[in-house]
Order: sequence, then structure tokens, then C-alpha cells
Amino acid sequence: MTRFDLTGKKAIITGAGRGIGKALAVGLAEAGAQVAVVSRTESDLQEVVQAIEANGGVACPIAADVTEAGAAEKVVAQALDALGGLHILVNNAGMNIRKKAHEVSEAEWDRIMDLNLKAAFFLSQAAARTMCEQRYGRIVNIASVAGLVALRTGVAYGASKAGVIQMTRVLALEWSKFGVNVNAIAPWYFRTPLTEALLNDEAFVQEVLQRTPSGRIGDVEDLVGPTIFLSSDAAAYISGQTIAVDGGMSVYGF
Ligand SMILES: NC(=O)C1=CN([C@@H]2O[C@H](COP(=O)(O)OP(=O)(O)OC[C@H]3O[C@@H](n4cnc5c(N)ncnc54)[C@H](OP(=O)(O)O)[C@@H]3O)[C@@H](O)[C@H]2O)C=CC1
Ligand SMILES: C[C@H](O)[C@@H]1OC(=O)[C@H](O)[C@@H]1O
Repeated sequence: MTRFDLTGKKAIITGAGRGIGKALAVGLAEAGAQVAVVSRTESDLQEVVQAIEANGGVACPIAADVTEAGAAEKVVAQALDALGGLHILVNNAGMNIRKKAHEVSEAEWDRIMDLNLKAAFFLSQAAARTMCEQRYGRIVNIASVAGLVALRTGVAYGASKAGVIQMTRVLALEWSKFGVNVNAIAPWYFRTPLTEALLNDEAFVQEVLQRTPSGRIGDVEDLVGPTIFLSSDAAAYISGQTIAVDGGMSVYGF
């Protein structure tokens, strides 16, 4: 078994109904993990489960709104029941409402924070009870380069993702001694339903490419390898880190 093999590992991936989370769920299953896929839309989840099973993998759907009170405990309990254990949590579910700072409402701020940061924390807290007790766990938080540098994508979103990055560091400080490593991935633009409208505007795409040394928009497959790595034994001594998967964007000075 190679150090990147996830055979025998049980994983929860949130936001796995489409976009990045769907690619991560399929990828972790291909690497050997049994996966619980979480989102609100059951039909999306069934499609992902069928795709994983068609590849010979094991998956179970958990339809849930992770921002609901008590959802984290329920999702983790359902995954433990369905998979018989838990080793990996990928906090991927996230959303954005792109507004200038003058225009952001309290309700919009709360919606973004509730999903991107609060839900990720309480799912981590619920999963870590099992992970710390068994002295093994991998938590991978999907942040954004918006949490590292200032983007035009909105202050609430950027603050939520910066919060995810700092939450990653503090949870790593508390839980690494139990063999529970907590890391984050910070993507730049990838073509998904979340960014479809933006990336259908060729002028906007050209602006993105001008800030991207690699010269291309990310493909969701570019995120699968780094997520498998951080979920695997190969990352046994890595905790609290954020890996920018951004084509070099976050280091582009001038
Ligand atoms: N695409 C990009 O360019 C980038 C994305 N990211 C981050 O990557 C992550 C995934 O983004 P992306 O794949 O583009 O987003 P999508 O909007 O394409 O997919 C989001 C997924 O999350 C699920 N979801 C949304 N709200 C909830 C909820 N309340 N409870 C449970 N599941 C929910 C959606 O399913 P449903 O609606 O059925 O619940 C869907 O499966 C996010 O955290 C995003 O911030 C970061 C940088 C760049
Ligand atoms: C790179 C950002 O995270 C990107 O910006 C957006 O507008 C989308 O919300 C993506 O998350």
C-alpha cells in the first residue's frame, strides 16, 4: 500500500453534490477511501454515489443542510453509522454573495459565515471527537486565495476564508498531538456552478489569466491530488498549513 493510498479510510466530503466537492469525492474514492457525500440535493448525491460505485468504490449519500443547528453532529453520526468509522473530513461546502462592502447586508454576511466558516468548525469539532479518540485523523478545509490576498469577490467571503485558514492553524495546534492533522487548500478560480457566470465572461477570464502565472483557469482535477495528499499518511507530519492551488496567482507581485 503506497503512502498516498486511502484504502481502509472512511471520509466525509461536504458540498460533494457538484463542483469541486464532487471531484474530490470521486478522487478520494478512487484512492481507496469509502466516502460519505453531503449536500442538500439528493438527486445530485445519488449521481455522485452512482459514479463512485460504477468505479468499484463505496459511497453513501447524506442529504443535509450543514448550516442547520445540530447538523454537524447528525452528519458525523450518520457517516459513522454508514461507513463504520471516520478518518477524513473535507470541509468543502461553501458559497458566496458577491457584493461591494457598502452593499453587504447582515443577512448576507451571516449566510456566508454560517456556511463557509461556522459549519466547517462544528463539523470539525464533531469529527474530531472520533479522530482524537482513535489518535488518527485528517481534516482538509477548502478555503480560497480570497483568504490570503484581497480579491474583488467580496469582503464577507474573503473574511470567511481567512477565518477558515486561521481556524485550520488553531485546530492543528490543539489536535495534532492526537494524530489529527488539520490543513487547508486555497484555490484560485475553477470552473464550477459557483463561478460559471463569472467565467462565461471572456473579458473576465482574460483578467483572471493576466493574474495567473500558469496561464490557465484551474481544472477541478488539479485539486484532487493535493486533497488526497493531505488526507493520506504521506502528510503525517504536516498540520496547520494552507496550500494554494492557484497556478501561482497568490505569489504574483508584478
Ligand atoms: N469554484 C471556485 O473557483 C472556487 C471555489 N472555492 C471554494 O470551493 C468550495 C466548493 O466550491 P464550488 O464547487 O465552486 O461550489 P458549488 O456551488 O459548485 O458547489 C457547492 C456545493 O456545496 C453544496 N452546498 C451548498 N450549500 C450547502 C449547505 N448549506 N449544506 C450542504 N451543502 C451545501 C452544494 O449543494 P446543494 O446546493 O445541493 O446543497 C454543492 O454541492 C467552496 O468552499 C468555495 O468557496 C474556493 C476558491 C475558488
Ligand atoms: C477565488 C474565489 O474563491 C472565487 O471568487 C468567487 O467569486 C467565487 O466565489 C470563488 O470562490
